[in-house]
Amino acid sequence: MDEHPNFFHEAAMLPKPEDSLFFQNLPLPALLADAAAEVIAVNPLFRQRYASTLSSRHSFDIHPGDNLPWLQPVLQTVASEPVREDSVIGPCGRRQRVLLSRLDMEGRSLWLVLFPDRNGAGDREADLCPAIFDSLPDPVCVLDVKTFCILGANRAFQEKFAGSTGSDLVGSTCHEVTHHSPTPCSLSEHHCALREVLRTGKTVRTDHLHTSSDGDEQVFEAIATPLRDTTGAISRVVYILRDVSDKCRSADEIRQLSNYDKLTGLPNRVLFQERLRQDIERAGRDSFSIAVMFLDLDRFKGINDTLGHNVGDKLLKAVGLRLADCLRRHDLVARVGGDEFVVVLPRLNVEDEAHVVVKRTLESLSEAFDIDGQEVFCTVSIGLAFYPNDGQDEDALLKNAEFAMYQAKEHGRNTWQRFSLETNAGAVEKLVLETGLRHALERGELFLHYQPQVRTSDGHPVGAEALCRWQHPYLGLVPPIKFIPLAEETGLILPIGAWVLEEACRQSVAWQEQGLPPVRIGINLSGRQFKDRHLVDKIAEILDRTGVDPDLVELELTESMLMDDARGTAEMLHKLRGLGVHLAIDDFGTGYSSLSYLKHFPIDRVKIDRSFVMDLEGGGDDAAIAGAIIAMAQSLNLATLAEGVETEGQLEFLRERGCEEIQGYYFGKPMAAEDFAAYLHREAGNRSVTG
Ligand SMILES: Nc1nc2c(ncn2[C@@H]2O[C@H](COP(=O)(O)O[C@H]3[C@@H](O)[C@H](n4cnc5c(=O)[nH]c(N)nc54)O[C@@H]3COP(=O)(O)O)[C@@H](O)[C@H]2O)c(=O)[nH]1
Repeated sequence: MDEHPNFFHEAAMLPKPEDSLFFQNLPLPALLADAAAEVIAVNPLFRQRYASTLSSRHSFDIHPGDNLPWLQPVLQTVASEPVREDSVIGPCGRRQRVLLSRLDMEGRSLWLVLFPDRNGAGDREADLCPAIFDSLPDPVCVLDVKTFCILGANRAFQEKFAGSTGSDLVGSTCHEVTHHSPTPCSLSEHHCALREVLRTGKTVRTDHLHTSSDGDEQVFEAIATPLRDTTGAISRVVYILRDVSDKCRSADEIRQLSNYDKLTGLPNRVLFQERLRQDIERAGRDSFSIAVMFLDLDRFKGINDTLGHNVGDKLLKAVGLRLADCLRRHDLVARVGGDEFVVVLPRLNVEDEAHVVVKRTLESLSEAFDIDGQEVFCTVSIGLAFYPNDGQDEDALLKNAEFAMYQAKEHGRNTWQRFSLETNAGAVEKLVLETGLRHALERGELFLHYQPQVRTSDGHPVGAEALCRWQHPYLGLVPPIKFIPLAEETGLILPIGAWVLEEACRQSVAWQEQGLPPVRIGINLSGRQFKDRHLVDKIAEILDRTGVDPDLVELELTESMLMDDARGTAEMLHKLRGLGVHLAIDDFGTGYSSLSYLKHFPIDRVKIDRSFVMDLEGGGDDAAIAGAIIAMAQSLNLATLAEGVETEGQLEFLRERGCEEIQGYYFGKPMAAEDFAAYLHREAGNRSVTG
């Protein structure tokens, strides 16, 4: 308490202390109160300190006349002593040290209460500050804004920037310490948080590179906060750093993964499209043309199959490197698919410049590759399309360059073609479809539509046929009549068919979870799927995985699939039936149309082919055939469904003959799953209204 005896001594001498210069100029926050803890006066320092730091938290504001409940008990305990030190839960809501002096004057007792300052008077909480400062895991320092000198630094700051030298950084400039630079950095060099604080007067947050004591450049998140002097001017800046190098590294990695091909390290399709878009913008302004080369390695699958995937991967990397060697600085090479690369040649004055690159590329790639000591030969087919003549945007250019590549393949491979519409369209289209179909599943381009199957007697929906659709990125919606036979021919029907089965079963469960009435789901099986000896196991797994009720699943097979090997077929059908699913014969009437064989197979339903339904109203042969199929099916205890019903007349005919169910545009075209759900919902509502 020796620190302030003179204040009390002088105060005791004063006739009216609150008005005195002494009280107003006290270097500590102070207030005068009477014995009842009513405030007589507060000095400017008290106002400044507590009003500014606390107003936001407690709306704390002490005025003459206020009563201070927190002061009362202390005043009572020190009533007997003229000067005393105590602690109170004070104005800021925290326990803090106070010095009290009773001033007896002209018959009244006043109390002078001093709140010792953090620096001068050794406030006990303030004593904790250096310890707290030092315990912070992030480097923190306080900087002088005029000299850029470090006025104080915590342990983490010392360790990061002084390291094993152990030298005290206080007194050094921040540019010497954190940039190893003799001069302060300028805003044009990089974003200096300190200068930004001075410019804006506000707290600044930025990412910044600093050099640590061992010379490593590290990325920090820097927060610089201004400290103001009593005049309100910024005198110091608290500079807090957080090392975010690891975070930045992972952000870099994410960028790398999303924009670059993992195997070759080349830009991927995403980055290629982005770059081409930018090049197109620039070319439009500067009247340059751009060439897009689409490259597909010839017979790469053969290399993979014979020499192994390891060699295949190394070859792809080597091709990427060789391609890069053939290009100029501004050109771009990207890997956009398994063995597909694209090259962008921007800033062309004439198309011939691209022809030179194409020829150089063909020559370079036709030389042997040395893969682990063995010579591997690999040629390439190149398609070439130009902006702006062959396409105005990146999608059109890529599509047309790819199309030209197929033209090159048609011309015998190891060659190139410039995009042209005059071509052997059929062969090229088949190549385009086949290649696209290989990626359709993994790229999520396939989806299902559902066509209602309804009860003939009352139009009530009892089922849905799942029909596969393919949204090709360039060709648009490809009809199943085009891609299902191709899938069958290439064997791709196995993964595609398995996906259709799983997706349809999953959708059936989803509809029921939405509270919709259960309906049967018809799923087409192709000939190749039917011959797959793992088919029964695969379907069992799908039923199990999706949790669909097998009683709601109907597999649709065609007559031709059943005729090959009667015994094997019967065995397979019984196994499938054993899973609890139903079986229907699709397109009935177009094949052998032998109902007798159906006796030997566990078939549930016959679907009468659309071709017979079309002409029902004409009363010709088709009507007779359809009528005969229905009659024979009934005699064999098989249910019937007629496909392709489009008119009321067709419906009437079939209803009269006793055909139980129909499917056709008359009741609904194939539709998206959500639309089918809405249809089911509507129909269920109608039924509850009509009873
Ligand atoms: N193995 C698989 N085959 C499949 C799959 N998905 C479809 N397909 C087969 O492709 C063929 C063509 O199918 P799609 O173009 O979907 O045509 C279906 C209906 O839209 C059409 N239809 C139905 N009602 C009418 C009508 O009133 N008028 C009219 N003009 N067309 C109509 O018929 C097709 C359904 O035929 P079906 O399967 O024989 O019941 C077709 O053979 C599909 O089977 C698949 O996932 N796997």
